[in-house]
Amino acid sequence: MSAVLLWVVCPKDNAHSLLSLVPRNCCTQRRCSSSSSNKLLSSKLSFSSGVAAYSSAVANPSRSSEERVYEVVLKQAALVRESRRESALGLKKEPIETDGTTDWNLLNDAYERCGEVCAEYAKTFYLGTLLMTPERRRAVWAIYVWCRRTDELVDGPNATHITPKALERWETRLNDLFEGRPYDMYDAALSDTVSKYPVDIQPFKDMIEGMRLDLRKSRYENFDELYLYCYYVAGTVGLMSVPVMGIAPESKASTESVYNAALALGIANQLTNILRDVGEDASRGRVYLPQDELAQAGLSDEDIFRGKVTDKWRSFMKGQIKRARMFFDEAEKGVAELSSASRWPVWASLLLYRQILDAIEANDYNNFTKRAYVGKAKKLISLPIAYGRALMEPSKLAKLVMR
Ligand SMILES: CC(C)=CCC/C(C)=C/CC/C(C)=C/CC/C(C)=C/[C@@H]1[C@@H](COP(=O)(O)OP(=O)(O)O)[C@]1(C)CC/C=C(\C)CC/C=C(\C)CCC=C(C)C
Ligand SMILES: [Mn+2]
Repeated sequence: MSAVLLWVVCPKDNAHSLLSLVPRNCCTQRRCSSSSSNKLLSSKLSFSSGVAAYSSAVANPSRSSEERVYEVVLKQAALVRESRRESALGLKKEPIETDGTTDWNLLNDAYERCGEVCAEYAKTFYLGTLLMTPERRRAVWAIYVWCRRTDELVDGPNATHITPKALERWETRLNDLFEGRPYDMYDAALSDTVSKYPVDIQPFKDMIEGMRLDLRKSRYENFDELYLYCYYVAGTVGLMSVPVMGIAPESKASTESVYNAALALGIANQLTNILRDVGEDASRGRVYLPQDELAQAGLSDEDIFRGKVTDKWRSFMKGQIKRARMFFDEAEKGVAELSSASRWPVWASLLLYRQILDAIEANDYNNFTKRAYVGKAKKLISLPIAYGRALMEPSKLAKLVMR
C-alpha cells in the first residue's frame, strides 16, 4: 500500500516501488492490458445552511448538502434501473472486450490479491463476502481495495506527503481505469468490475474530493457541512457497493430508496467513526463535530482539547449518538431489499458498527481517552443475528426493526 502512496506522491522517482505490489509476471511500468424520497432523513438536529461549493458532484451551493447528494443518489439509481431493465429485456451489453490481450489468469490473480487485502484489513467483512456469489464477492473486494488505498492516502503512514497534486494523479488513475487502462493489478480488478456492473465513476471521484477536503479543512461549521464530508468519505461507499451487491429480484422497493439506505449506512458509519475518535482526532488538531452545535451546548474546541467529561459533554454526546442511530435506522430499511447473498455482510457490518455507539455510552461518553470498541463475544453473537436477519423476508423484517 505504501508503495502506491509513494507513486502518488512522487510517481517518477518511485515508479519502481510499485513493483513490490505487483507479481513479477504482471506488467507494471507499462499499463496492464486487462479489460478492463424523499430527502434522506432530515434529522431534527440538522442545520441546513448554504455551504461553499466544494462538491465535485453538484455545483449549486445554495441548496443543502442533502439535496445536492440526493441528486447523485438519483443518478446512481437510474443507472441500476436501466441495467435491470436491459437484463429483463435480454438487451444487456456484453462486458467491454479489449484488444484480445486480456490475461484471465492475471485478472484472477488481481482479484485474489484484492481478497487478501480485504481479509487482512477487514476480517469480519471478508468472511461475510464469502457468502456472496464468486463474481459479486470479488467485485466487492476490488471496490474495497480501491477505497482502502484512497483512505490510506490521507490516513496512512505517508499521509503527511500527500498534496492536492498527488490526489489529482490518483484521480487521473481512476479515470484511466474506468476507461480500461488500469495502472496496476488492483486497478485492473476494479477496471474489470466497473466494466461488468453498472457502477458510475461519480462516487469514486467524490471520495477523492472527501480526501481533498480532509487536506484543507479541519473544522465543520454545521451539520450540513459535516453531512457533505460524510457523504464524500463514506456515503459514496454505499453508492459504489449497491450495483455490485445487487437488489433482490423480488424487491418491491424503489431503486432510489435502496440507494438512500446505502447512503445512510455510510453516513451512520462515518458519524460513528467521528464520535469514537474525538480524542484521537483532537490530538491531530481536528474537530469534526459541528461548531454551531458545540456552541449551542456551551462547548468549544478548548473543551475538546482539554478532554474532560462533563455533564455538558454527556448531554451533547447523547444528541450526537441519537442522530447517528437515526441514520442506522434509515439504513436498516434498505438491507432486506438487497440480493439475498449480499444481506449478511451488510447486516453484520451494520450491527457491529452500531454497537460502537453503545460502547461510547458504556464508557460514560469518555471518547477523549477511552477507545470505544466491540468485544469479541459481542462480535461473535452479532454474526448469527445478522445471518438470521439476512434470511428474513422484507415484510417480516420491517416489523422486527420497527422495535
Ligand atoms: C458489505 C459492505 C459493508 C460493503 C462495503 C465494502 C467496502 C467497499 C468498504 C470500503 C470501506 C473503506 C475502506 C472506505 C474508505 C473510507 C473509510 C475508511 C471509511 C470508514 C469506514 C470504516 O472503516 P474503519 O473503521 O477502518 O475506519 P478508519 O479508517 O480506521 O477510521 C467507514 C466509516 C465508512 C465505510 C462505509 C461503508 C462500509 C458503507 C456501507 C454501505 C453499504 C455497503 C451499502 C449497503 C446497502 C444498503 C441498502 C444498506
Ligand atoms: Mn480512515
